Amino acid sequence: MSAAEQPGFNARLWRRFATIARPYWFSDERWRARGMLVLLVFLLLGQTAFNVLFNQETGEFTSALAARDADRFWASIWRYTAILVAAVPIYALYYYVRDTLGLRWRRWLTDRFLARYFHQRAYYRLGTEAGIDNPDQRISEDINSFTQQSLYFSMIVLGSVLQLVAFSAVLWSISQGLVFFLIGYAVFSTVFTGAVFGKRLIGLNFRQLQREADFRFSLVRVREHAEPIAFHDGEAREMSALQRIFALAYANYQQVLRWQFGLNLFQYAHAFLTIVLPTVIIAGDVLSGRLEVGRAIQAAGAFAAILSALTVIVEHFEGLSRFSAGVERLHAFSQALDAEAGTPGGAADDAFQKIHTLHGFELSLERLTILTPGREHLLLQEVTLAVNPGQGLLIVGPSGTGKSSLLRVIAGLWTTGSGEVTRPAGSDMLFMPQQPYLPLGDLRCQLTYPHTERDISDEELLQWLAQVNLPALAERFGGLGAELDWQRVLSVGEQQRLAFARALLAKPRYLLLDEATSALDAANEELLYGQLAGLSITPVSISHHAAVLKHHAWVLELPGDGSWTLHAAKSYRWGS
Ligand SMILES: Nc1ncnc2c1ncn2[C@@H]1O[C@H](COP(=O)(O)OP(=O)(O)OP(=O)(O)O)[C@@H](O)[C@H]1O
Repeated sequence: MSAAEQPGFNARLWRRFATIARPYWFSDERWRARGMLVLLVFLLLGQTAFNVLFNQETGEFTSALAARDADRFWASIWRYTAILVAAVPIYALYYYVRDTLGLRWRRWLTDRFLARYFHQRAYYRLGTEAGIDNPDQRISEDINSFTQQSLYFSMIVLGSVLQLVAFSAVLWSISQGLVFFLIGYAVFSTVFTGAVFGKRLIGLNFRQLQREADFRFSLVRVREHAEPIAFHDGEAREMSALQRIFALAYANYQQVLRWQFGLNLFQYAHAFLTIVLPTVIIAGDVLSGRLEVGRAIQAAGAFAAILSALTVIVEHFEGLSRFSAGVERLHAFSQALDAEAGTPGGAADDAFQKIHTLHGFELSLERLTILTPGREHLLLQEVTLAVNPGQGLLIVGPSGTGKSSLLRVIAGLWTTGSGEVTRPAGSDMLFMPQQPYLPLGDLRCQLTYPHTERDISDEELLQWLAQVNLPALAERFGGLGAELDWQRVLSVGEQQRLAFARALLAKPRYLLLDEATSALDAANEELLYGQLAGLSITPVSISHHAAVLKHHAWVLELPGDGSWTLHAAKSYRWGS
């Protein structure tokens, strides 16, 4: 748990809540949102009014029964029925409006968080730099519970105030002593709950959310890496790792349960005393005949209503503590996203010198020095070179010397270091990693990603597949519209060829290949590389295959100590 995420039930929490909640009510959806909120308040008023009427009639027919007065009893029952017919739709509509508003709010907030998550590649940097665990859970579950619970608790608080006002008059008219007792009792219960259970339960719930998310994430990892795990016979190790992570969630939840047990002891004692206390206090008046039995019932109802209004925090403490934990998580996430947005190279880069990226027609590097994101290691020092169109560059060197890092810098993913990168903008430059990314979707989408909206004929797509030696792929899987888990059903070599077809179709001026043909046999690799020149695509490759040398004009050699050497490919002796 980071310092920014320390939970607590205090003014800071309310400020954080307001920061997240406020923008929706001033957004372009504000009028609809405010309209629904006003409707909700009216429905709540209606509910409270009906609660008072129900309470009145319950007292009335009880008194009629006690007085053995049949006419009075049936008149009261008819009134009760009429109230019921009017009240039921109001109650049902209240929940419908509340949850619809919650859902709309969730959609708005989710869109907003998603936009910020993808802005300036915050999703890429957040994991490593900002110490934000499980952003997926924060976007899916934390936002959902935030919007639903905000409305739920706001309405509960408002309902409590209305209830307080509505029933205070009733109770005051029956017994003033009862009112004074009630206030003292409510104050005691709230202070006691806050002091004893407050901070502890919020902290525990905060940790619980984190641990549940860790557990789910670990399960997703197993699903995603099922095959390598199976090859390693890694089941026992995976299972014990999962059990260990679950044990943390379990142990924390045990503590939550222990504290909830204490809270429940208090809450139930509180609830049962609420039934009997008012009757005990006014029993004297009823027994001496000063008060009708029905009035005593009415007083008990009013007492319970006011007490639940006054002790709203006590009653909903468990839910409130979970809600507070969610607010803290969402706020920390929001802050991290803001920090990323304010510093294009990532929050951690802010105070340091950075690599600058300029857009130009050609790719060139000017006194480029690269450090790892945490600035622990110097990978490359003062590289200056230009990659002219048609004169591909091959980057070679032992493992871990910074070859992929150089591509990350050219792509703008890393900015730690100094110097300048000039590169073509947008789709004139394309990157191909060793493990291709195959998004969810059909085969057409694999070929056109990320510009899947482009209108390209099936014939053309099939032709590109044929160009990369996958002529029967579409037919084999049921056509270009087939949706499969492509990562699973295709061999790595087929995936690399499919990704290559995507690159050929996009026709960038520069194609950056990070061992993108590593899984291919020599003939297929030659077939793919051989097509680049004809399409005027200049490759910048990282490869350990000597055969690709002839498709490049220059070789950049990185020995691993930060130095570099540029050789003409023609005179370069591989492995010397
Ligand atoms: N996010 C990161 N944070 C810190 N260090 C990193 C990070 N990513 C990579 N490195 C380190 O930077 C160095 C260069 O990594 P890079 O991936 O560029 O190597 P490479 O030359 O492409 O290696 P290979 O041929 O094995 O793919 C490595 O020592 C690596 O551990």
